[in-house]
Parts: sequence; structure tokens; C-alpha cells
Amino acid sequence: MRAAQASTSEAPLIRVRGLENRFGQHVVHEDLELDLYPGEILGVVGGSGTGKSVLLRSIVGLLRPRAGRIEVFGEDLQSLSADARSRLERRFGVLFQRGALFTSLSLQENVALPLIEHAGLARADAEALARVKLALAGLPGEAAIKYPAELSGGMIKRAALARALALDPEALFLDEPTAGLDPIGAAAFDRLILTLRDALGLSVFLVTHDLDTLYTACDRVAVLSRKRVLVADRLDVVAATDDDWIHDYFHGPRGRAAQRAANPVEDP
Ligand SMILES: Nc1ncnc2c1ncn2[C@@H]1O[C@H](COP(=O)(O)OP(=O)(O)OP(=O)(O)O)[C@@H](O)[C@H]1O
Repeated sequence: MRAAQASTSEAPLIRVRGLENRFGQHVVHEDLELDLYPGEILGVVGGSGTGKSVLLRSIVGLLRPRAGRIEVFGEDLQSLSADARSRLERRFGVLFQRGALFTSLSLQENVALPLIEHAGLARADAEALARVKLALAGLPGEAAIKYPAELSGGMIKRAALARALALDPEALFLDEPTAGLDPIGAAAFDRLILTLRDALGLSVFLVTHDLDTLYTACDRVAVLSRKRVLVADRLDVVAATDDDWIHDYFHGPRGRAAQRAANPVEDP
């Protein structure tokens, strides 16, 4: 397993306390607690429908929780004015599950858009910077003028990542970034996230079902279950937690294979 980069002794970058989310009678989160520390890659896992995406959307300000407190960079999200909130939200980069690129725009136009809208750059400057971001996300130069429909799933993810990086965020939120990628593409994406975190000092909140991602990229893992975070800790601690879902997930055939791949010499 990789060494943890984050210092959990520092003040958290994001602090969630007493979070409650519900849709009608359906309670998704109740008294949920979670921290994201500076420089860490936090993997967020849980069964389907346990509220991983809802948690992500609450933290980035796309969903107003029913109750609770979300502190981001030391500020209480709910008590900020709309302007202050919008300034704060620009310090996040978000990669949504399906990439959410504009299909009628080329990749460089997609990535340039936040630079024009939020940073006030002229189009030519924004597109030049967009090409740098696309390269940072591992795309070849000729991809810049392509349209999303012309790209593979892996390239779309990279373009969406480039857009999430457009405004030089301090924290990156990724919703199932390797879903739909083949294993080689997924492994390359995991390495890219690690490289970017190390190079740019990002803190990363990463929703995933991908066990390989947990083993190769994450410093800590948070498990969502029964409306809250059941445990958030290093992977070995989480995997040893006494809980049926955790046991099935980490110690089933896929979990064992991911662990073997991550620790080939430790396996008998
Ligand atoms: N806008 C909404 N209106 C009503 N219910 C919603 C809404 N968004 C999410 N939900 C419900 O909240 C629950 C949690 O959804 P969420 O998408 O966060 O799950 P998840 O853990 O990310 O699942 P998956 O792993 O399948 O992506 C689900 O039961 C979902 O149907």
C-alpha cells in the first residue's frame, strides 16, 4: 500500500458535521461526519444509493442540506453570501460522473469556458491556457480541437479533469472517475490523479467503486453505510472493520485481487 501523504494532525480543509439530507421521506444522510485533510486523497465508498454523490454535491454547494454544518477552507458554507460562496466554490474543481462536457464545443473551448466566465480571460488567452490544462491531464496536443463525440471514454475523463483543473483549484472532487474505463485506462487515470496531487498539492475527494483505485491512489478511505460515515481511516484499518458490507467488499474475490495487485510481495 502507498504511504499516506496527508497529515491528519492539520486542520481539515473540509469539515462536515451533523449532516442531514433527505428527499421527501427518504433520509439519505443523518448526523454524518467527515473530514478532508490538506493534501490527502480520500476515497469515498459505499453500496449503491448510500449517498456518495449526494455528499459530494452537498460539499461543493450544489445541494442544500436539511441540517448540519459544512465548513470549507474554514468557512461555514451555509452562512456565506452568494458572492462569497461563489468565490469559495471556485477553489474546487469537480469532475462529474458523466464528464458533463458541452458536446457542441471543442475540448479547448470546454476548458476555456470557466477561464472566460470566472477568471475574465480573453478567448485567445483562455484557449491557450486550456491547451496547457489538457496537456496536464495527459491529452495529446491534437485533441484540443476535437469534440467530445470524437473521443474515447478515457479521453473524455481526461478532458473533464482538465476542465476541473481550469481555475487552479485547491481541492478536487471526482465522482467515479474510472467508471467505464478499461483496467489499463483506469490504472493510468489513478496514476494521473496521484501525479497531479503530488505536483499541484491538491486535496482530493474521490467517490469510487473501484477497489484498485483505493489500493493505488487513496491515503484514507471513508465508508458510507446506514446514512453516515461508518469509518474513515487508512485502508488496512477500514478493511479490518467489523461490518458485513466492508467484509464482503474488501474480502470478496475482487477485494482480494486488488490487494494482491497492490502488494504482490506481501501475498503468500
Ligand atoms: N435529486 C434527487 N431527488 C430524489 N432522490 C435523490 C436525488 N438525488 C439522489 N437521490 C437519492 O438519494 C440516494 C443517494 O443517491 P446517490 O446518487 O448519492 O447514491 P450513490 O451512493 O452515489 O450511488 P451510486 O454508487 O449508485 O452512484 C438514492 O436513493 C437516490 O435515489
